[in-house]
Amino acid sequence: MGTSGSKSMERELASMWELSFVVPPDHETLDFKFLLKPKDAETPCIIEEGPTRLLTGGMLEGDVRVALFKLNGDDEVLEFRVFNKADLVSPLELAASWRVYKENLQPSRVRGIPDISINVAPTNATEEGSAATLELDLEHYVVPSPPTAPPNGYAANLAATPASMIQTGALWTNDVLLSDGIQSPSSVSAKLEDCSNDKKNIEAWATDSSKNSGLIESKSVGTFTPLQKLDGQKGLFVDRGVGSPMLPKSASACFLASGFSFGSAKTMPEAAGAVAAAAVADRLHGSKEDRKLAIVLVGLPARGKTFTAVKLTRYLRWLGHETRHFNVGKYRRLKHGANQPADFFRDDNPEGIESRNEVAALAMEDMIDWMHGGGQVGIFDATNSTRKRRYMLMKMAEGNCKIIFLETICTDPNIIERNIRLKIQQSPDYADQPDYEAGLEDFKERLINYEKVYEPVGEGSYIKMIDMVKGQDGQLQVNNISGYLPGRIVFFLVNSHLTPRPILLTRHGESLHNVRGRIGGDTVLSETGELYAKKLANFIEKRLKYEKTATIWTSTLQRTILTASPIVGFPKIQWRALDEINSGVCDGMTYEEIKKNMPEEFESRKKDKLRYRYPRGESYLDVIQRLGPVIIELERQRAPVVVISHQAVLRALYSYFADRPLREVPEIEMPLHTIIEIQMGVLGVEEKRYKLMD
Ligand SMILES: Nc1ncnc2c1ncn2[C@@H]1O[C@H](COP(=O)(O)OP(=O)(O)O)[C@@H](O)[C@H]1O
Ligand SMILES: O=P(O)(O)OC[C@H]1O[C@@](CO)(OP(=O)(O)O)[C@@H](O)[C@@H]1O
Repeated sequence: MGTSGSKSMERELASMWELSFVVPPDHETLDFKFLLKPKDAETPCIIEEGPTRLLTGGMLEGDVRVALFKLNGDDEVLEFRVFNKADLVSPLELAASWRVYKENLQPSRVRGIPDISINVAPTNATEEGSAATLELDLEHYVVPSPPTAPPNGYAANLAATPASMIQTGALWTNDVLLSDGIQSPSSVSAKLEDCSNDKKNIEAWATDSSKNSGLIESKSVGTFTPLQKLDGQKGLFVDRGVGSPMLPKSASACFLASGFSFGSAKTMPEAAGAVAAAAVADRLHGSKEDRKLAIVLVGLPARGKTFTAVKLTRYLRWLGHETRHFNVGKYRRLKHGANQPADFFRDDNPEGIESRNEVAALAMEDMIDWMHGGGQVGIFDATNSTRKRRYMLMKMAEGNCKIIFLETICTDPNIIERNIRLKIQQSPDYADQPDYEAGLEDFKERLINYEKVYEPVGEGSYIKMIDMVKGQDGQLQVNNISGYLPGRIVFFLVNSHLTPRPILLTRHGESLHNVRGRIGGDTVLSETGELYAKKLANFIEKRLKYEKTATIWTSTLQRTILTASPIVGFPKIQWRALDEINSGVCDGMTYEEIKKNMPEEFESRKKDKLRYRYPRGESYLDVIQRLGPVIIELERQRAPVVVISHQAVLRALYSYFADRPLREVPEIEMPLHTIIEIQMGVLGVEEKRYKLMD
């Protein structure tokens, strides 16, 4: 971002000055120099000698050199030592620090520029100010996001927790478990230290502005089948039999592609449509192996394996497949510690080879055990970079599951360099390494060790993603792939990319049925709803002001179309798939009327809102199935999209981005007059909420 602005440093102690600010982890490079501001405003500032400093990923590029100032016509030189470090801040600390910042903002002027005015490049500035002031303007609508594990947590550590290690009570010091920090915006602060003897020492370093940086214990997040959760609540299930194949007597042996196990033949209808139909076909015709699928990642470090593993896990879970991510790096860290030097990864290091194969086998055993316990798709995340390793995994999979190798290949040195830098910042392998450059050096050496023995995939069933980051110019190679689920996985990967862009989700403005507590229908907006439509248009005009293009998606119901009508400047698309859940014969009723007139239906929905299907209507699972193409299209889009839809539909869409378990979907809070901004970027998914009115 071309910035022109200044931030004044505050005197922390007699000998120290601090400059502290928050940046998103993937912020664009900031260029700056230190200035000395003399006491009397008339004397011009003194700019430090040397090249402009560059801040990337919260870290100063190159050697962090001292700051030199020439005073009194070069007769005197003032030296300041400079330290800089980026640390994580949790979203909650961030919100708190934002409030403090706003309360304490003291606009002052350095070189005639108001402080804290980091302007975007002048070409973007508008008469009423810069994007930065625009940002401030929208910020006062910001409300805290729900405290779920931030979707962009350090990916590998959201993976399954090693079952075997927990059973043996292996050492799980909190710092190891918790050291897998949650990736969130970094707080950067720098201070200046005066190195000359006769001057006060002014040290420059960073504060860890958030000792408890919102670390959330990493835990395996499996989606248990609702039945497993409902065991204790065997309820009145109104079995309509629609979309759920008649089951053999021993229902427990049957796992539908939707990943749900049946406790008994008389059960609720499962996911309708393609998923159920395919599941029946697979069950009737496929081998047991085919019902269980292992996606085995292959690739050199920093090629996006974990990133892809997390994204694919999220998508398959959302489709209702019992899916879990197994990250071998996490197993290695827990078994051998998080500070293995590059030598550990040398191919001529027998102990290293032994240890790495041991944890890989351990993870594979856990995954197979998990499959025997009901899991359906295991995402096995490691480099798996030699045929020998992949052969070991194939032998272990025999009779248990089918393996599809998923290789990520990247030939763009700039992207690889960026990935490596992100890695050093994020990975627990370098969490205790204070010297960024040393970490960078070590990781590059590790990379060389892997490159020496890397054997690209050529065996079995495989998918190769080659330079797929931008969603264009890359290619996807497929070999020996068949079946419903592998086909959907290929389709998902082909439509995914990493180009950062926001997705804004919001319900329609309050409708007349909302006022009366009636569900469904196709009513117009209330006056309050119309006011929201105007506010939404104003918000979008500001929020998307600097976007080249964007699209507005609504359902075909008038409450969303009317909400979108004040928005100008962007094409609008009506999706039938975005229509609210079909409440069938209950359409237009209030919940009280349903409870009074159709108590069985009311009770049945209360017992299992996810799979309950209204008579001649839909279940949440049905809604999720019909939103599949919407998710694919949202993944494919590279420009911002504003989705104006309904409570149940938005719960389903939001649960995909927030990786919420299916069972939680029907209860996700989805208030009126609130915008949820999902930022899909290189670090995964981040969320921000704006409440435009009560
Ligand atoms: N297909 C891809 N090609 C190149 N880089 C990618 C790809 N997918 C994701 N990335 C980027 O690589 C970075 C590091 O990826 P990561 O998943 O940690 O690598 P790995 O697991 O292969 O070591 C991610 O932050 C992401 O921005
Ligand atoms: O699944 P529940 O919690 O009933 O929520 C879905 C209901 O929400 C409503 C409002 O009550 O959606 P909408 O956003 O369209 O107003 C109903 O139309 C819909 O039936």
